[in-house]
Amino acid sequence: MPLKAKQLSFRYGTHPILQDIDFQATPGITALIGPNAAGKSTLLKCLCGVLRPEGEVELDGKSIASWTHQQVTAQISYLPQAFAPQAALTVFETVLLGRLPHLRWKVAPEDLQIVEQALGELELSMLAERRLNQLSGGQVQAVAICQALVRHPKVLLMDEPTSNLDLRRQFDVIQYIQASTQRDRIATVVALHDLNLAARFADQVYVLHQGQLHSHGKPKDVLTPKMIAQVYGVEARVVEDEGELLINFLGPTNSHCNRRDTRE
Ligand SMILES: Nc1ncnc2c1ncn2[C@@H]1O[C@H](COP(=O)(O)OP(=O)(O)OP(=O)(O)O)[C@@H](O)[C@H]1O
Repeated sequence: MPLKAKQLSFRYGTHPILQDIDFQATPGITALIGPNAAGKSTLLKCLCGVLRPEGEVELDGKSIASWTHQQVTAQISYLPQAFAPQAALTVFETVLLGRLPHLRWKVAPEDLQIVEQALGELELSMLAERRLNQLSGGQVQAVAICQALVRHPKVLLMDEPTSNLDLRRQFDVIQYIQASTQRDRIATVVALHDLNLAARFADQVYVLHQGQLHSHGKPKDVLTPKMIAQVYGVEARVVEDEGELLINFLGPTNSHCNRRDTRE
């Protein structure tokens, strides 16, 4: 049971943001969904110790509250929404920095090989010698994902990793994240706005709404018209086609006050 939060609450100043969240991520992909300002980024920051919440966050049954930054980063890789790259570094150097927790006083051939392989799998090899300020937004995002994965973490937390990517690249990157997650048995938690990506790639889905846990479970049990109406205020049709869930969005629900009463 790698990552678990119990009764997690967090406030910025006196403003409550997260309330009594029970959460657990096992090896596989957990999609964290919810509307803007629901608290997804705040929860990810609490899970990796960037923010100190009330309640418990445990990794393999041990509370991370007293861990040093190095202890946390050796096991948990966190990719924030706004990746702030060092523009002076090349793509290769940036990804190699992801190996930092594993490096000793010199870079081992194994580290170089891991970086080379990851760059190849994400089709970034051609850009290896380019500086980050010479890349597009989507290319920088792919580099950030590559850096997070070469660390070979136990837990990988990603905040909207596909937001800058074109349609094809979203699939490529999520498939790469899925393959790495399965190969290395990582507990990967991905905050997503695209419910169809969540339906297709997640093993489990957690829905946050106004700082509280609305529901969680398998995609087909959670991504229902009722949840989408209640949480997003949008009417949707959900169909299953050859085992795949497809969500069609029909438009806003009629009345704002009806949202909480919407039935399937
Ligand atoms: N540093 C901060 N200080 C005060 N309030 C903050 C801070 N960061 C976020 N908030 C507030 O916390 C709430 C949750 O924000 P958060 O970024 O966690 O939501 P989110 O679900 O990730 O949203 P989005 O989908 O828009 O990225 C919002 O009301 C936001 O305004």
